[in-house]
Amino acid sequence: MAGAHVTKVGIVGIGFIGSDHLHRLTKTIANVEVTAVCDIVPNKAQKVLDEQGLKAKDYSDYHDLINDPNVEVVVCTASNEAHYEIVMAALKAGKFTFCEKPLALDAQQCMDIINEEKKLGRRMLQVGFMRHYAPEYVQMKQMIDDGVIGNPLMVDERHYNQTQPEEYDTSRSIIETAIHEIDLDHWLVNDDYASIRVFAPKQTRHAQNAQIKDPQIVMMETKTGINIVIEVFVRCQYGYDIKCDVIGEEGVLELPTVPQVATRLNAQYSTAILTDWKARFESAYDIEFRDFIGHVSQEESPVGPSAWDGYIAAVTADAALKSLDEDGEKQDLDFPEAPAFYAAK
Ligand SMILES: NC(=O)c1ccc[n+]([C@@H]2O[C@H](COP(=O)([O-])OP(=O)(O)OC[C@H]3O[C@@H](n4cnc5c(N)ncnc54)[C@H](O)[C@@H]3O)[C@@H](O)[C@H]2O)c1
Ligand SMILES: O[C@H]1[C@H](O)[C@@H](O)[C@H](O)[C@@H](O)[C@H]1O
Repeated sequence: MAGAHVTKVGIVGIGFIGSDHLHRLTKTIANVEVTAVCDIVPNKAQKVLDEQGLKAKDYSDYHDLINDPNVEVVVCTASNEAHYEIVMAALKAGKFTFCEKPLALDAQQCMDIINEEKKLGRRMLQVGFMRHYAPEYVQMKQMIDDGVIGNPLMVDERHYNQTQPEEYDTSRSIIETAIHEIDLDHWLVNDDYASIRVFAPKQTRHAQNAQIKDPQIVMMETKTGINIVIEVFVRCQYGYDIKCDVIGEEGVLELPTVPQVATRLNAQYSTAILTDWKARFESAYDIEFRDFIGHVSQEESPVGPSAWDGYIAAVTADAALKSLDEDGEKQDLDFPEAPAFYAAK
């Protein structure tokens, strides 16, 4: 009997998550070979390959990686602003593509990607909105769908990062951070957004300069009137803290945190708070890649978050940034029906 097909993957962008996915794809997910990597910073990818004890072709130009016949699937983990060109090139080459969130910088770029994918006649792309695979969110969604708390009325969320680098500007709190909740919440409560407003309260003294707006409050209302509030605070100092409460007519659902051993010591009772997304969503990333590779290795379209999901999130994020610019002015939202191309799973 012939062995299982080994899927040959090329990864573009070997920074924090590129290194993490490299490790995942070579050590955790079965039947994958990472045949090529690429980073624009010279020697960066090779250093990571050496650290992880791996061998792969190391390209300095992503076009060469995409055109390598030994690469069947392209994983884009480059910086946000490079997603558009890399994904467009991968689709033009007709390759299955996984792109980390956000799909692109704005709705227009996402629409261009959609038009490119449509030329291939079927879905070839998945976006890295991994929270759809996190067992705790999946369970919440199921409980909402089963009517356990009655109709959802409000969603109360926190998206806190311990810190972010100097170059992380105000817009990234929306397009890179809150984009997770923006993508997730309409799926969770089964309702489209009707409006969004974003404003910035008092600035943290940990912001690197006076222009940075941190924290930010994102408020969304859905078509049926569900109110969603997301506190985005990316320099909170104390840890990586994700909260999601869904308040319904009959009760409340609370997203659990990752269990940590509690310590009773020196008249203190304490548990650790995680400090980054790697550990917090580790199982979600694993399940996400098992699903993605499982489909594309069989030459099947991926079924996880699509370019259309990336587009809906980008339309909402564009309006969020406009609101922030206009001191929290409410922006109405209206979305077209998903094309049949994306509706079919
Ligand atoms: N799903 C998640 O939870 C999650 C978590 C972390 C990061 N991300 C996303 O992943 C992406 C990368 O984030 P990161 O934290 O690893 O950032 P990073 O800055 O550590 O890594 C990005 C890497 O891409 C490289 N790069 C940039 N342009 C390139 C190009 N044209 N060709 C090749 N390499 C290029 C950079 O040199 C860098 O090494 C971002 O889009 C981010 O939003 C998603
Ligand atoms: O704010 C960060 C989020 O909490 C993570 O989940 C990643 O998406 C990362 O890219 C963002 O910078």
